[in-house]
Amino acid sequence: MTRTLDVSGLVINRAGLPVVRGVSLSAQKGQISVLLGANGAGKTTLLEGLSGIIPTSGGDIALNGRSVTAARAGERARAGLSHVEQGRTVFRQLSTEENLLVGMAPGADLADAYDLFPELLNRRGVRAGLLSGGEQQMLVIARSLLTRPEVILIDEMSAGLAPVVVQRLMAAVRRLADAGLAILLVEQFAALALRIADHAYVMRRGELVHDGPPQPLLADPDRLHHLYLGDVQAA
Ligand SMILES: Nc1ncnc2c1ncn2[C@@H]1O[C@H](COP(=O)(O)OP(=O)(O)OP(=O)(O)O)[C@@H](O)[C@H]1O
Repeated sequence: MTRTLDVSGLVINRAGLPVVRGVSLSAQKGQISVLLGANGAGKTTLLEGLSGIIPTSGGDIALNGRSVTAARAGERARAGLSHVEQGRTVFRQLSTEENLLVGMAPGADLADAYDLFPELLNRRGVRAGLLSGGEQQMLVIARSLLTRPEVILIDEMSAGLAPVVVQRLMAAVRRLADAGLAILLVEQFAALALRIADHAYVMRRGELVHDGPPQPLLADPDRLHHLYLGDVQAA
């Protein structure tokens, strides 16, 4: 079976230093792959390299079996790759609905956004800058959906949000996967993310140190902790 997103041996340098060092991973239709790791492990850099925001120095990125490594960000987006960046980047002066309409793909249906997040319906006329953090996060995920992607890369959607809101977002992301999207989710709330995930990766210092099912990590927090930090004495 062709994986929707297939990454092999990816290398990304930042300020001349290798920050992503030979990472191979995939995201499959109907599945959530969670990418965990300590601060500075290289997760955000990896997502930025995948969507084409920053250049990569080695390896290959394929979408539905076709290499997009040489393609620019816009071309990757048109090929079905959407990136929900860290920081909830809404157009603050535009209304919620105007934010959804910006960049909507031909054939996309606004109703799908409100179906995923009915919370946004009552807020459709409100300036996005006035929405709560949770509502803004819903808005950027819904906006991504309206580009009609096949893969969504989601970076730290839970940062700074109340647990009840995080659970709401997690449920929505699960729903997107169940509807057939491939999701690669970078997350600090490891336990919550592992509970909705189909596959788990852990990254440490630019390399993957776990590639497998989420259950063993959920069942053994010490192991997860060790994967994050490595052998501290040997470091
Ligand atoms: N623009 C940049 N220029 C130089 N180095 C950078 C830049 N952005 C990130 N780095 C470095 O790359 C490494 C990986 O950072 P990155 O933000 O990808 O990690 P992360 O796993 O996403 O961490 P966090 O959870 O803190 O966001 C860090 O050492 C960081 O200092």
